[in-house]
Amino acid sequence: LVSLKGNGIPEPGVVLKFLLNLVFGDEKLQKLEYLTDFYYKYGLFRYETKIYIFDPKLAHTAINKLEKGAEDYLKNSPLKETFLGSSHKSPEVRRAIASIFRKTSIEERGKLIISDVDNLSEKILRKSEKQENINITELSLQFAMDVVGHVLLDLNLFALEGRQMKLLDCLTTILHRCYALGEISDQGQEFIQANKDFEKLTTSILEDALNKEERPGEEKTFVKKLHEVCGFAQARDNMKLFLMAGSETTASTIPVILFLLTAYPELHHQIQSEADQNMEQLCKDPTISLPKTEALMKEVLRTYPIAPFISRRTFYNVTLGSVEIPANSDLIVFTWGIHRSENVWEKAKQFLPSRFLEDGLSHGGMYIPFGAGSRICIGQHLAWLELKLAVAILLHKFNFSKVPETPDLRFVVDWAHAVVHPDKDMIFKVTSRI
Ligand code: HEM
Repeated sequence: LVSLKGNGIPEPGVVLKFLLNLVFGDEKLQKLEYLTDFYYKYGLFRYETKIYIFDPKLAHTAINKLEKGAEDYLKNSPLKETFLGSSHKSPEVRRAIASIFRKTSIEERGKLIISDVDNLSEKILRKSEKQENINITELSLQFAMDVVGHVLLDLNLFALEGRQMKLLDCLTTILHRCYALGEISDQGQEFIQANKDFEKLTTSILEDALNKEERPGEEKTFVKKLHEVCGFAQARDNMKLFLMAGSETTASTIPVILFLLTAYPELHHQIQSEADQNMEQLCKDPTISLPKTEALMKEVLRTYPIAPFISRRTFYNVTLGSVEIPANSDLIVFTWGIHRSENVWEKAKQFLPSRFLEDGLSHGGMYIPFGAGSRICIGQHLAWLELKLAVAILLHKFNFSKVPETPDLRFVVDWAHAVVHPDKDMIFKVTSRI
């Protein structure tokens, strides 16, 4: 079952591979989750061409010491020129962008996010009044893109005459149909066209943003600062990154949260009560804490981390702990397996948001939904605020419930961009409460 080839990294032998195929079929994420527990005492294993790491010390060393180096898997992606996967130009650009992010007070922008949630609520209300079931996946993607538009790009994407829907079409073709579902190839005509359209759209959006005059006393917009730091081409490429990384992730998390709330009615009720009690205060100060809602969000990102792994690459031979890793190895810090391992979490396979309300929760630094170290997610505070406001306001305004059209919760993986999506759009019945 275990073969320890060469440098002592275990990998499944023929019998185990056969059994894995028998039990899990094509579900690679589930196979890898199983192997994480199976090989836990070794701290890592090799599967196909990659090395999966989950020992806390090894994982943190890999995250902090090694480069990202995703150029290979991103070579046809619109993100190939961004700092996301790059090991070479990344440090300066990332530092410059992170510094603009820090100066942009996300908390102050909470009011903008609230107006985007109100907009989303309006759309839900209009459909529910017509007795239509609601496709939360579609609406969440529009909402998440509005937030990136307002909060990061300082643009009202609704005012951009039809460009929001075109952008969404491009994202759906590139990220869902090609990378996650594999319906189309990244060399095919549809993908190439969507890439060209995305390039044109982001170019024109950037031009508009740069031409927009500030009112006297108004601070320079984020995009203008980005343009000053890295010039037009890089500003556009990194805008693509924010549009993709900033909307896909939160947009996939919202339907998962709502699905779990419909599966746990008592939890739905508790989150709703917290939202009702705090709504007035939350609208005045979007940064107030909502402990139960935040514990729910933490548990969702533990059990279903939307970024299921963090990739790194070795450009020379390295020693991690006592293990020699050869040059040019792809390492995967396997968040999905770590977050769902009984070796790290008590009752790991159970969905228990209350664990995050208890004192002394122990996970040995292995709660890493946003990564860690110098390449930690640049948008984590924005994402957190956005999810908190969306969940609280939606639950205050609506009741969500399953209908026969609601699919089961199953995920497909975009291995290139390291994100998971529910495989089908989430459909719910929604009734208004106010
Ligand atoms: C639930 C929401 C989100 C999750 C779970 C998430 C998670 C992650 C993770 C795990 C990484 C990789 C860290 C690493 O390699 O060590 C990452 C990187 C990144 N994220 Fe997020 N993210 C989310 C939302 C956002 C948002 C809203 C933005 C907004 C712009 C964003 C922008 C980025 C960028 C630019 C990077 C690349 C950082 C780098 O390579 O240095 N993310 N994110």
